[in-house]
Amino acid sequence: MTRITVTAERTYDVVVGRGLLGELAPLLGEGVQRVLVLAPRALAATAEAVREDLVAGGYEAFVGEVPDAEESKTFQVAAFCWGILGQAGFTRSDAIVGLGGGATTDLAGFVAATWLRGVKVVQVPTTLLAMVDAAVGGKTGINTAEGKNLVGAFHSPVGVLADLATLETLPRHDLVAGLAEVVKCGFIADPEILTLIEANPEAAADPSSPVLRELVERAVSVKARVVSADLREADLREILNYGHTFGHAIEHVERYSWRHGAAVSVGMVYAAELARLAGRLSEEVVERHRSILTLLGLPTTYRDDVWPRLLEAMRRDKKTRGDLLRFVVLEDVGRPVRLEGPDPSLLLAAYAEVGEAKRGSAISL
Ligand SMILES: NC(=O)c1ccc[n+]([C@@H]2O[C@H](COP(=O)([O-])OP(=O)(O)OC[C@H]3O[C@@H](n4cnc5c(N)ncnc54)[C@H](O)[C@@H]3O)[C@@H](O)[C@H]2O)c1
Ligand SMILES: O=C(O)C(=O)C[C@@H](O)[C@H](O)[C@H](O)COP(=O)(O)O
Ligand SMILES: [Zn+2]
Repeated sequence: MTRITVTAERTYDVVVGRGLLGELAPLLGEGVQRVLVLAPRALAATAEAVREDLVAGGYEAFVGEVPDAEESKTFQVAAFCWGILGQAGFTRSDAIVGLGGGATTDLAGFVAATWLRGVKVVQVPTTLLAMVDAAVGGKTGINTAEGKNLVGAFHSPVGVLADLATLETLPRHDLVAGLAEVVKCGFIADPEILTLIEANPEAAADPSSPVLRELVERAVSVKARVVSADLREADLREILNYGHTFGHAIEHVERYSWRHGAAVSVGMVYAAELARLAGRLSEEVVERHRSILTLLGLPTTYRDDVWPRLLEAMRRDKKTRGDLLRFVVLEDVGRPVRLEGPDPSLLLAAYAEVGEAKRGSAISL
């Protein structure tokens, strides 16, 4: 097993390996009596096995079944979880486990951040996307009718257990969606990620391959470095949002019928085109975005008829300051910078560059 350390408001390890679920108890640390495992129905059997392990270890353990995917990131579901915690008498020395994909770990982190103003959370990601991104770094949150992740808190986990064996049951489309965040780490900070994928795209999407394991470790290392330097996103952490201004707008407009990773994939091509149109990035690097994402089966185009709605959603991005839209763009691979207040004509021109009219229909994930 590999341990990657994050130093934020606390220091914790992201443990990467196989067959790790039995390692959960040591991550909880001292003083925990009650544990609530939050998981979607798809992971009910795993959640029950984790609960039984915890009971055998002397904990009072409960499972809270939460809705699948983005349906769980709501105020109502958070309130349902607070209800379980209240009825079972969870105190400040008790803990929550988030077992599932990024939606579940975002919710579990948010519930942990808000219950009694903050209790321990251990994240047990079971999708590629959650392993390399959502479960690490302490961004927690839920959506509102107006947009994605608009309510949340920074609340670091006390540990993250990334058991690669759990990926064996993950549908291929979800695995591929997770690769979008891996590619993001390649473009913003670790070009070796891009080289590894380009050399062997099949292995990159194979949960049992050493290539995927190396990609997970490299992407987690990028995130750990960035979050350790800037937990609260005062500056550097914004680079982890590469592709998300446009990506989150797609998710909102499509009412979360698009996977997050698929939306981020198109969002990165949008950001690359925007940088090129602003004279900051070469055509060659833009085309490298298209080729590597297409190689993995990720979408790079989007419908042409929703610009006003996308623009409205992008205005609610957390990087916006007042009326100033701000984007993370690249000057080259591994050289992220900010593009502040780009001319509206550039924003629209970049939209045309990812449009289906010019580039053909989106791969649907
Ligand atoms: N907090 C952060 O820093 C951060 C970073 C990236 C993404 N996110 C958030 O993460 C979410 C996306 O996460 P995701 O892509 O993991 O999606 P997800 O949580 O919706 O999971 C995808 C699907 O896989 C199922 N699933 C999970 N593990 C499984 C397994 N091992 N076997 C079979 N099915 C399994 C889930 O039930 C769901 O249907 C979004 O809400 C996004 O905003 C947060
Ligand atoms: O960890 C971060 O910081 C990120 O931006 C990682 C993103 O991949 C992730 O989707 C995050 O939830 C987006 O955050 P938001 O602040 O734009 O809601
Ligand atoms: Zn993301």
